[in-house]
Amino acid sequence: MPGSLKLDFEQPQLWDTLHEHRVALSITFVVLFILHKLLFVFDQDAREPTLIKPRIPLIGHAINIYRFGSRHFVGIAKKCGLPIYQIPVPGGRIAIVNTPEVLSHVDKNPDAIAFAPIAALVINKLSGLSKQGSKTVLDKTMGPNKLEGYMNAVMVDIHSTLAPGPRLEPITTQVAYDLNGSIKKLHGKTTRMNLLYWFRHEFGMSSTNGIYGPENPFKDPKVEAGFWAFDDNISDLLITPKASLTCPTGDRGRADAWAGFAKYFENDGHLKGSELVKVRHRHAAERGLSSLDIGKLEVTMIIGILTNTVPTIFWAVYYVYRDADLLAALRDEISQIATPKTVEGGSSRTWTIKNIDLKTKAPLLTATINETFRHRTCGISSRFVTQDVTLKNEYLIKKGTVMELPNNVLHSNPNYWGSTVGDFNPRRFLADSRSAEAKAARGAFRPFGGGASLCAGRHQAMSQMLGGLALFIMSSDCVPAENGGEWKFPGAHGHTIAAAVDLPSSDLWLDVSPRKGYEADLWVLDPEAKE
Ligand code: HEM
Repeated sequence: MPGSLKLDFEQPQLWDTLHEHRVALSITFVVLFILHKLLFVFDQDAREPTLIKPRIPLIGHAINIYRFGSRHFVGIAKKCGLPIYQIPVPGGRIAIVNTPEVLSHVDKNPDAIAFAPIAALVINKLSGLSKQGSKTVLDKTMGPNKLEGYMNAVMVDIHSTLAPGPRLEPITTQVAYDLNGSIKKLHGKTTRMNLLYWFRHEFGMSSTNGIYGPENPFKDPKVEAGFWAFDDNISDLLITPKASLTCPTGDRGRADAWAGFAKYFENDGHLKGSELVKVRHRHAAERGLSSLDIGKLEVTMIIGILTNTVPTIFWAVYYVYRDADLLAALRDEISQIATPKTVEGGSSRTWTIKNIDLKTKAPLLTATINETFRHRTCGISSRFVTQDVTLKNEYLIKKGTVMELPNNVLHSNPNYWGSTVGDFNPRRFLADSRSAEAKAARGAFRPFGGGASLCAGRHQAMSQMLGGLALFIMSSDCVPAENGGEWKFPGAHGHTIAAAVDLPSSDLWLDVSPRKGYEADLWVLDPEAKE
């Protein structure tokens, strides 16, 4: 029969096919098993925080972190309401902490839950260092000898040079004098400006003049523009395998900034700069780093110096000017500490505001900056878990876990801020510290992070923001040049995973004119008065 013949003929083929199928099937099983292990099943100790799996296995969270920055963690925290949870990402897992109670335990464990190892990875990736530079930055970031490593050693000195006192004062003084110059540029005319862009330049120049001194590389517009191109592209630069191909603007920008800073160190410009730049140079030079590597590290440090103060002052101006009552109350408060002096000829006055009074006698101004932080903090503090640790005797966190502390979760939780959590109301920060309101909010306000890694630059940042905001609102009226003069929310996004404060989605286009009734007057800061 043709049929059986066919069968006879096909039997070995079928066997071969089955055999091949068996091999293919076995391989498929093994691959599926591995994929299943990798994508859907995670070894999870019962004592570990809940693991929240992504909708798109394995890479889902990573995609959303790239898209939404730390807001991704906030969204999950709001949905799940857990004090701490974990998410799987390629290569490991991230634990996210959401309550002051758990955070206080994180803060108490700076060795087991450390900042330096993760900061070193980010700095290394962004700075494009030589082999020796990379080795230096990544060396001894944790463990018993960690203070010998560059990261921890330099951080100790960064904190001490930026603490209130004679080493910080030359920086804050220079910043204040530069801000006087910035405000003077607006005198006697209406200036149409992009608010963020304007503060980028004015704050950028004042901070870098204060820190780098008379040879400040930012005085070269190519270096300044290069830095901001770098800052705008941090997220892409962090993940790209080849920056020149996938992120040419950021890559070229940082190269321009690196060149300026390399020349600065080559020419010993830092010797005329602040104590901060001198100690940073010393730690790197002692370990044999070249001027180019030291310059590269400095450009990355400027992210910390500028990337948060500039958007904070932007948002503070926005929140103040859109609320006429708040603007009037702040002007009233500051006028109490401003001393007028009639300029020769009697046609105008110079009003002097002492920086020290802004700090101690202008509570509503400080509260306005704080409320701006509360609304616009996007930032996180990151940590790396260097050994197994149990938080609150309850949550086991395994060695190798990355930990994120998204401050916005706390800042937007009605449990701590009450039903008015969504309102912009600086006066909430003026409540009596013994009140129920103040007690509830205690520990839930962390714009500068917390624990051993609390922001080292907070004193400089606050001094600059108080001074800049006070001068701006005392000297200037401003209205949006678009939207019929209405203050429309410009949209906000946590621009990079490294940023602590949201960037606006679009800049505000404003007409800034001399303040009505004070058209001829000048407002200046006096940073040197001691009382
Ligand atoms: C609005 C302004 C600023 C904000 C909101 C801000 C916020 C932060 C946050 C959230 C951290 C992480 C803290 C943690 O991990 O717990 C941090 C760390 C740090 N910031 Fe700032 N920062 C600001 C300005 C500055 C300035 C002006 C400088 C330098 C002059 C600076 C230098 C640093 C340094 C060196 C660290 C690392 C501290 C350490 O690890 O010990 N920051 N900042």
